[in-house]
Amino acid sequence: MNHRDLFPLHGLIVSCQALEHEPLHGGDTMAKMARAAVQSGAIGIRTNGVLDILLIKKEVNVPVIGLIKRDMPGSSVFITPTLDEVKAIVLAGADVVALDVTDREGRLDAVKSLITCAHELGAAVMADISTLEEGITAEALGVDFIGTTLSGYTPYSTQQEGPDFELLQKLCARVRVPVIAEGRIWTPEEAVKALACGAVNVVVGSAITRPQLITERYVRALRQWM
Ligand SMILES: CC(=O)N[C@H](C=O)[C@@H](O)[C@H](O)[C@H](O)COP(=O)(O)O
Repeated sequence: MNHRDLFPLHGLIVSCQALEHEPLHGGDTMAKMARAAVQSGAIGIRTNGVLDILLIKKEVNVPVIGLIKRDMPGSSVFITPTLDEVKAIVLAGADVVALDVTDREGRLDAVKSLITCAHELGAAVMADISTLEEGITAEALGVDFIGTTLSGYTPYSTQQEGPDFELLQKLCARVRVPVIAEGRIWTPEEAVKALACGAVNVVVGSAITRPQLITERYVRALRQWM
């Protein structure tokens, strides 16, 4: 199967992630989140860490995008930075490896070998980028999907509260690699707008799987009336 056919067109991918400091971290919570998402029609899951990848692969029968978030000494790169993580993600059963393909610290040469490694191990690669230029570079590097994941999370990318539709639109018009919309999508209307911009699929995380952030939005809204 061509990697690009992994996900049915225009479907929802749910990101099920809870970092160590988050209340839902640990146990099989993310696997249950994934089951709930798939039960309701999600066509893929995105998740962080070997354990959650393993448990989610056991729990659901849809492709999984795996990543490992890691702080690097002296570096701001945090999504799957080294070969060890790529290997661990594929070994745990992920179908797609999500990689940081931002242009920070001139590490694109290193990224090239991460992509080659994932492909040799039989996995697809999703490039998490933050600008149009990074998307164009990612395409040249031979990735299978490009995600707008990191827009707003590098100091030089557009900083905004909502999804970066402008980047999405420009990227979809410019590259041939399928573009996945990801980052700060909170409503079904925004998800539909992402498809209208040309995205092949939409990743929604916090709005579905981070109850502390969902609660915070309600509390903030109600406070205005207190
Ligand atoms: C920037 C970063 O670390 N993004 C992470 C990437 O995997 C996740 O924390 C996000 O939840 C995911 O991208 C989905 O986005 P949102 O939760 O906004 O729907």
